[in-house]
Amino acid sequence: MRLRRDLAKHRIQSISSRTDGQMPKFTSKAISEHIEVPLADDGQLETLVEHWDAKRSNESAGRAFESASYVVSVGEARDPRIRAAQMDEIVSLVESQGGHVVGQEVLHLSEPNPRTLLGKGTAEEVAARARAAGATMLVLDAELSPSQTRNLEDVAGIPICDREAIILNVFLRHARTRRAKLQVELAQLQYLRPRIRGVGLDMDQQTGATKNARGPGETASELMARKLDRRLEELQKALRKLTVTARTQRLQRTDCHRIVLVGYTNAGKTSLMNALTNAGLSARDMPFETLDTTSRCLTRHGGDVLICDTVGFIRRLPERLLASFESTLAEVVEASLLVIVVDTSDYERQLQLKTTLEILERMGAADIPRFYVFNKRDRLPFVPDEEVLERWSDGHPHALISTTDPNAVTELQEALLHVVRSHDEEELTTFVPYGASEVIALAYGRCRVVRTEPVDDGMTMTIQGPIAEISRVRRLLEEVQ
Ligand SMILES: Nc1nc2c(ncn2[C@@H]2O[C@H](COP(=O)(O)OP(=O)(O)OP(=O)(O)O)[C@@H](O)[C@H]2O)c(=O)[nH]1
Ligand SMILES: [Mg+2]
Repeated sequence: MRLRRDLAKHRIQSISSRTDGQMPKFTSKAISEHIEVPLADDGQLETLVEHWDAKRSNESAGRAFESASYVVSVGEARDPRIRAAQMDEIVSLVESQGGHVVGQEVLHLSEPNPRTLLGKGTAEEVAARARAAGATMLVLDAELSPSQTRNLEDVAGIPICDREAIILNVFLRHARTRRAKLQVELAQLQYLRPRIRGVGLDMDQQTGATKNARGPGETASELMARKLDRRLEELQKALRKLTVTARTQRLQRTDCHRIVLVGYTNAGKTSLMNALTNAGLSARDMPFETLDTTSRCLTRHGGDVLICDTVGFIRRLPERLLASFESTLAEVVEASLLVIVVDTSDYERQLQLKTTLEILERMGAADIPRFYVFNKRDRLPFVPDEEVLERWSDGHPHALISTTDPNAVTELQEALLHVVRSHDEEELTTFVPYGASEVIALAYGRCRVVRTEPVDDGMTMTIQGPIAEISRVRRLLEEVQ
């Protein structure tokens, strides 16, 4: 029973752990409140649950989630380089949430065990290796159901953390804006909700009537479920409000073209945003550095083109994160042009691109015009030729750049402006008689005249502009001719 209770406690800590040795400071806001959710027989539940409603500042978010982690990549990939890249990815995720990796291994499963994923024998062996390496936590790069986690912990005797919990922890650490914090907390509570029973069988002891809010006969886990549900409702309400505000702000700028940077996490989206607009945003070599969107004008002195940086994607992105980030990702669906940023130097470039395209498809953004930016050219041992780039970008416009190369960035900026404008612009080459002053005024006033050539009684003009304005030019010309 002691072990079960320790495991249960650790499982919650594995979602959001702190090891500062002090009693946790509970807040009304973050999931970190659930860090040390006590077991019923600790007799502290009411006291601690009361803190959930207290309005306190969120001090624990962003703290180190230190734990000595033994990382197990449960892979199907045969290629050792892909296996290595996938291992690097999960290790980097664990480190990004403050974990300290003390050992790692790749495990091949001939058949996943429905109860424990790994099977009893394998689980015991892996746990023994983890303990020998000094681990206090076993991280599995796999999705585990709540019951699989519970069963596996019982068999292995060591706290288990799955891929989703790790990604959620990274998101929690990096959430800075109010919207990002709400979205992450929503996803975390949804992850935690079906795992409440796992907090400990002890929790399901009926407690009888006590001095506080708990109803007669309500078990500790029922009470916690009720508290979580209330908090979930609060979060959803707050997010709905923010979504409406964000939508209103976007609607106020409907006359702008929107370029949205998307791509795998760590591809260089924010670095590109900074290089194009001097935005001064934080770009670091770690997954999910950016969690909220930031927009800037791509043209100087205001102008008609906005560019927007977004949260990165990842292989097997938890569905609930995608769902809870709906409000942030609304920018993507409403883009006039998606700039897909790819870390060309990454061995998993193709898989990362495939993941990005699949997520865009899931979001309903597959038909938006796109531009591929093959980034980190400086890291490539060879420069791919145009034919290769054409193939990689499936015939869409593209550029191979380094965000650190100012000339390449300037050229890219011009190309992006041209492409985004050309999607709802048209070019017309036509004869304009000298007397058609209205047409000439419209061409110079509302469009761009790119070429003129004098001919008898008038000139041949090449005009570029919004489709609606070019149609007006055509109509006026028909009237004067
Ligand atoms: N060598 C090299 N490094 C680059 C280049 N562009 C970006 N980086 C580095 O790549 C890392 C990730 O860059 P970010 O701009 O934060 O990537 P991101 O796509 O915004 O990542 P997330 O916000 O986590 O999704 C940082 O360490 C950058 O300095 C480049 O052209 N060359
Ligand atoms: Mg970023």
